[in-house]
Amino acid sequence: MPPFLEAFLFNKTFKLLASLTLTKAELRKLFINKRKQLSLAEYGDLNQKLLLQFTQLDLQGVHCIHLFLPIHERKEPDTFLMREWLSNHHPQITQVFPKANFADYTMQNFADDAQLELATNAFGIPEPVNGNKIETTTIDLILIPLLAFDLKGYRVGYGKGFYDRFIAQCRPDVRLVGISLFEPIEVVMDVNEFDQKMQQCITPNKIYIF
Ligand SMILES: Nc1nc2c(c(=O)[nH]1)N(C=O)[C@@H](CNc1ccc(C(=O)N[C@@H](CCC(=O)O)C(=O)O)cc1)CN2
Ligand SMILES: Nc1ncnc2c1ncn2[C@@H]1O[C@H](COP(=O)(O)OP(=O)(O)OP(=O)(O)O)[C@@H](O)[C@H]1O
Repeated sequence: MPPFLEAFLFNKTFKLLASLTLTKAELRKLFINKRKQLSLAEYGDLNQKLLLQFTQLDLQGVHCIHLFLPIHERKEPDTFLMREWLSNHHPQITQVFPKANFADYTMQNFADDAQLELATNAFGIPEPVNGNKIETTTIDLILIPLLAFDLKGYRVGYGKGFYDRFIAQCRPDVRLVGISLFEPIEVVMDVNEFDQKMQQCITPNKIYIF
């Protein structure tokens, strides 16, 4: 099939499916595919737009921000751009990066300071291997990786519950801000008792407030 026809059909099918009520598992597949379909130029363009939206986020009262570092092969939002922007424009804000433990699906968190050493793990995630650990209760805002999200502020991740568990350990007033290359779907069907709604979600077009 010619590539333009394949892309056309993919887009048509995607729009149709995304307008239905799907489960997290179905949404995961759909959005992983949608990322794969992005050309490197489109991915780069979306990342620039995400950065621009991120710069509009109200950071008043935020002293400590938690952000994941991107798996480039999976075309995750390039949070290295936000790290750079934050360190230039808000050097007083402490940035914190997670290190995932796949044995129990928990995360430890490390400050972005002179002692921080990063290395790419087996899943392609740039992660701290050395540095200063940060207590979860010092974190004011968490930037959350998403595969998909809905208009109410519910999210779909890779499905291991890393963020659900992590958020449960944070202060109850911690701000949850998603970051997504794509726009929201109507509704995530199978929301469970561990799912916490985000307050905001950044996309290349706008910041959603829930
Ligand atoms: N950049 C980034 N860092 C992050 C996350 C993320 O989504 N993005 N996480 C957000 O939670 C945690 C890591 N979560 C992950 C969950 C699954 C897989 C993964 O590759 N899963 C395989 C299946 C592996 C298995 O079953 O053992 C797969 O999807 O093919 C990777 C990371 C913590 N750090
Ligand atoms: N606080 C918790 N304690 C124990 N298990 C949890 C907790 N939070 C979530 N889980 C489990 O983790 C899994 C998360 O699956 P879910 O489909 O909600 O993933 P997700 O929203 O894509 O999550 P994430 O992005 O956090 O990986 C579920 O099996 C859930 O029961």
